[in-house]
Amino acid sequence: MIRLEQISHVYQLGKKGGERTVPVLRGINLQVNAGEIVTLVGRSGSGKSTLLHAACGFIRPTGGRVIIDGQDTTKFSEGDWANFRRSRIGVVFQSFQLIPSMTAYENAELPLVLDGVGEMERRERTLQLFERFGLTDYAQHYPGELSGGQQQRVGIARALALRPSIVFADEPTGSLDSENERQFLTTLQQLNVEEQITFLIITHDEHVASIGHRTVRMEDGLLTETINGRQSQGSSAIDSEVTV
Ligand SMILES: Nc1ncnc2c1ncn2[C@@H]1O[C@H](COP(=O)(O)OP(=O)(O)OP(=O)(O)O)[C@@H](O)[C@H]1O
Repeated sequence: MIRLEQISHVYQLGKKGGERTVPVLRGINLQVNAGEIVTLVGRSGSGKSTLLHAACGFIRPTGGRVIIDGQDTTKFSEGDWANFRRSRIGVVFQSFQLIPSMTAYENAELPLVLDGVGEMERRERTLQLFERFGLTDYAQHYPGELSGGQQQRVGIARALALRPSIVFADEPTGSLDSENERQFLTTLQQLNVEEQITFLIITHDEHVASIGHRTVRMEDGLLTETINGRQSQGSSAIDSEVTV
């Protein structure tokens, strides 16, 4: 479960980091229950990525607390965050962020290498993910030799390699055509139902937003909520709360 409590964030601009301040988040409260898919929408510049980055520890919010699976991350060092992310969080980006000089297989396997997983197990897990995502024939291709949809699937295979219980995704279908988007959303819903993975997904696309059990909208640094009417496997959407 992800619990964001009174999250605020102010960026400091200027050479010395303080010549101008940009307040972006103004006391956000959001709970995402285990096994839920929550989609986050809002106009460009409203602070969605900033909130996601705070939730997964890429930035330290100016105020508030991020509590994940009962652990208050407020006092985490960067090293603590990195270990914590490795053990339970996967992140998927719009731009895929694959390493161009590594094959699809090497890209997806990388988190396992960094985590010290043995070669046999790395191979088994990576090939299983490639089979699941229809990538088996493309394992030895470099990112530049793959379509956008294939690259996105390598990105999600990499995000899932360490078997996270939570996946954060920032515009995951932004670079996909409608067929690849449809396939990606089906996979995501399967992972949610079969493996109870919790998702928090930023999107501009109404279709993507509609796969969430709930959609929250960011406006002026605060959230409003819509219930989409699908119940999650994990727990009732009614248990979840957004305070505006
Ligand atoms: N590193 C930064 N330093 C200063 N200001 C920033 C920084 N990152 C983002 N901002 C500003 O914070 C505001 C929110 O940005 P953010 O990327 O969170 O919005 P968003 O809702 O994700 O936008 P989009 O939908 O266009 O991706 C914007 O005004 C942006 O210019």
